[in-house]
Amino acid sequence: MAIPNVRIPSRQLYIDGEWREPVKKNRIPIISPATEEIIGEIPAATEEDVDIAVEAARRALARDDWGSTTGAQRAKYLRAIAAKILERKSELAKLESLDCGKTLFEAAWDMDDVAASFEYYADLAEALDSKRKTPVDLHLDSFKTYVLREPLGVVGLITPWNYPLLMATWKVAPALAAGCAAILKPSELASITCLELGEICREVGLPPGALNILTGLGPEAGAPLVSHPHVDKIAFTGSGATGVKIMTAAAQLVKPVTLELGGKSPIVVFDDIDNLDLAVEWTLFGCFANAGQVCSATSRLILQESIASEFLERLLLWIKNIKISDPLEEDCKLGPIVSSGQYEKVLKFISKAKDEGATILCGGERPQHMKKGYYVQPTIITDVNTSMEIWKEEVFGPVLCVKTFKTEEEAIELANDTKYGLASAIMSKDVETCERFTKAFQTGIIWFNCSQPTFTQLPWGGRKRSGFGRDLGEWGLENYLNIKQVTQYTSVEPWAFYKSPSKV
Ligand SMILES: NC(=O)C1=CN([C@@H]2O[C@H](COP(=O)(O)OP(=O)(O)OC[C@H]3O[C@@H](n4cnc5c(N)ncnc54)[C@H](O)[C@@H]3O)[C@@H](O)[C@H]2O)C=CC1
Ligand SMILES: C[N+](C)(C)CCCC(=O)O
Ligand code: NA
Repeated sequence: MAIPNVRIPSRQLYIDGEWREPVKKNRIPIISPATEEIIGEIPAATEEDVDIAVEAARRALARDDWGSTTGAQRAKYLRAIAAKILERKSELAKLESLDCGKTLFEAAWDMDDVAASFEYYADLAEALDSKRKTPVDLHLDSFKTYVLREPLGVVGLITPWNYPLLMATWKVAPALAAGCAAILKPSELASITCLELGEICREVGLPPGALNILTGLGPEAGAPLVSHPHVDKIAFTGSGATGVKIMTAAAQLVKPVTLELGGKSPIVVFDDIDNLDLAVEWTLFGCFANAGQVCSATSRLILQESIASEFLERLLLWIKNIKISDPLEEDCKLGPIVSSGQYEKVLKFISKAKDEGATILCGGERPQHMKKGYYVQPTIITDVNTSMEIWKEEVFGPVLCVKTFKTEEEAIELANDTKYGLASAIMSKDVETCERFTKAFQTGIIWFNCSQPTFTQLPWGGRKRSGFGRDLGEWGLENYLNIKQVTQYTSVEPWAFYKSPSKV
């Protein structure tokens, strides 16, 4: 892909179909994770802007041009958005890479996934028209019933920085497909492409207020959305700590939430695998793709003892081929961490692991050839025990920790030895072993002989402290629908529960 020369657009908040300066006129600098320089700025919304956006969303629902649309009409908007994303793919990919530090290659993948998600939910929006009203046959003469699926209302979508436009799309696309009016609050650490989504919505003529985009800080722009009485639901992807705050604030209004909160996912490797390199590559990809900043990263390698030393040797050989460079460089496979704060956090996890007695098998530091930017070498940590922080806590960086096992029971116990429950992976040639693990793993996502491949049609989400609810697939659409039952009494006679005065 040729790297286009892009300028970072200077945008305002996207409210009611137009660009609006934040009431308090605040802005937040954009800091390049690759160079540590300020490369632009984004508007910072506050409570006042949230109020204006919620009103705009409510008006959109009340207006025929959005509130009375059929799924087929909404599908047209979604397809137009998908087409614009593809048209601007190389530019958007570069903006994403500049903003969050992911490799240009991965950013381009994300843009394909973004367009595919909009197209997928366009199909589901169309299909919704025939499911909008579903009769339920009670086999009774005096009652006729049906169930309606309606848009839930005004929804707040709060999203993270690791897949900025993709994570926003996983919520925006189904919310619009369902006919909701949405307010998107992207992460302050990476908002550029989400603001461009605003420009795309304007260009395709999405009715004003159907999607509003408020960039800004979590406590200033996210929290007022959660506690706003006219926001009917919050869908969130991000950290556990923020998830707890959101659920607590939403509870005061009995507001539904879905939470996708990351994890500490295991990858179990058995000694019966035919091709060691295949397992090695998925292990690397599962933990070092997107510099390990993936909620489903398989960051705990659980390795059968009989192949442990051979496997680790292969890992070390493969790791040498991971090109660490500016994420825009060709063949870059590991870019910087998103921000200085996250960078410091990752390095602290590594030094704490050392202090607790673990061995840094490789990496553990800033790569010598990168003088600027928040780069961390791909890091493998061994001699880990289950009470160490590195075993228990999500690092969100390119850090893999390793433990070995002898028996299957031991492997299952280690895999589930976590408060999280998002994903797990198993590598074995034995289908029955994999089926036993599929049953035993306490997670919402299971990868068999791979790690991370994600398809729009399948439910995405976890259990335990990884949260609840599912993005993607038909489950993603259900998040934004209100289910209403209608029961009609069809007899012409009174019900006869009371004694009728007209009868003697
Ligand atoms: N599950 C996942 O995909 C992600 C997990 N994380 C985890 O979170 C850690 C910290 O990253 P952060 O950027 O601080 O995550 P965060 O959870 O604070 O940020 C996610 C979103 O929540 C918003 N937010 C923050 N405080 C809020 C509040 N009180 N009310 C409403 N919205 C609020 C943020 O502005 C952002 O849009 C990472 O090291 C990683 O472990 C981070 C990003 C994604
Ligand atoms: C599966 N993948 C890597 C495309 C996206 C993971 C989403 C996340 O980190 O929340
Ligand atoms: Na950024």
